[in-house]
Amino acid sequence: MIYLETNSLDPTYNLAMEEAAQEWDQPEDIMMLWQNKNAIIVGRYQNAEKEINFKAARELNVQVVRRSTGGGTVYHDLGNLNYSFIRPIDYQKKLDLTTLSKPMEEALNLMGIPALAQGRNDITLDGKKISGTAQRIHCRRLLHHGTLLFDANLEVLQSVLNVDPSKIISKGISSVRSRVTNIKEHVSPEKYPDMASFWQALILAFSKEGPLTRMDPPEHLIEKAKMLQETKYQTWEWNFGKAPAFTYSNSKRFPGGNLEIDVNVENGLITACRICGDFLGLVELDDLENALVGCRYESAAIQANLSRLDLPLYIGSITEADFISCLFER
Ligand SMILES: Nc1ncnc2c1ncn2[C@@H]1O[C@H](COP(=O)(O)OC(=O)CCCC[C@@H]2CCSS2)[C@@H](O)[C@H]1O
Repeated sequence: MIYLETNSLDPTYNLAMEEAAQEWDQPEDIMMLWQNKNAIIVGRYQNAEKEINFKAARELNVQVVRRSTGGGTVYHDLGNLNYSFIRPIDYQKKLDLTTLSKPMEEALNLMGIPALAQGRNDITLDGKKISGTAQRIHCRRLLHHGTLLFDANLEVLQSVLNVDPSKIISKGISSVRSRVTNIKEHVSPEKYPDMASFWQALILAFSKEGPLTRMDPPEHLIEKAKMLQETKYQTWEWNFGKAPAFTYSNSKRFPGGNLEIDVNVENGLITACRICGDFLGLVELDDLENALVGCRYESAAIQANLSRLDLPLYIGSITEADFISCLFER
């Protein structure tokens, strides 16, 4: 098995490198271990608006990136280690998805960590989740990847993923919230004092299951990864535009009156919008609604569109900031 490291902490590059490796036409299995600096990784078929507390994510400087596999939303930081296994698939043989987490379970057990592969995509320790996994078949290869919570900031994890979904009606896949724990809390500090020692021990455990050929990603893989990073994982169109359609509804009471907003969002863009309320209106609400249609559902884009309207006090006794807060309040 080939063992690769990405030499990067950038989630957009790492996900691109993983995809490039899956498209790499060579017969051997590939294993990758990699880390992202603070990031939220949403599933291919998910709606980020429903999963993420954007206010907390912004304040904590956590980047949001969509991945190509299905499943739920997870949080990554330097206390979390990601693994990827890529192997050619034999279409004649039945693929048993329930066994995919077994090699990781066994490697952790070899390391003295009594982890348990549970259900279809979790690995647990002491009844709590330490790893979430997902898979994708692409270019006749199976990618099975997962997280390992070694020493992640679980407070940040909770705060960025915690959102009240009641204002959003959406199709798409919802995350399955679990109780999580860090591996470090369950092993003696002498054994794995830090992430580096845990990482090295994991490589060693896998090399006991079969020979690992460690190599740096070849130049053509790096080139492909850079291309995919630029054209896919760094783009708004992929990260937000790929979201399933949703409707957002909110009503809020301000000193200047009540405001009620409903917006439909498709491919990340506002396709319809209804605004009403009992505030003192100095602008045609139709104009306001029309100005929002076609706009990206994100506060900076909406702000830019509103300022183009060029109307002082355009919604009367409710300020622009009130209006925007109502549109994005969770
Ligand atoms: N880093 C991490 N590891 C394990 N579990 C997590 C993590 N972050 C959040 N969670 C918990 O899992 C649920 C979501 O579980 P759910 O089962 O819905 O989704 C997943 O597990 C997806 C795993 C994707 C793995 C990829 C591998 C490389 S790039 S990301 C969330 O609400 C939290 O309770």
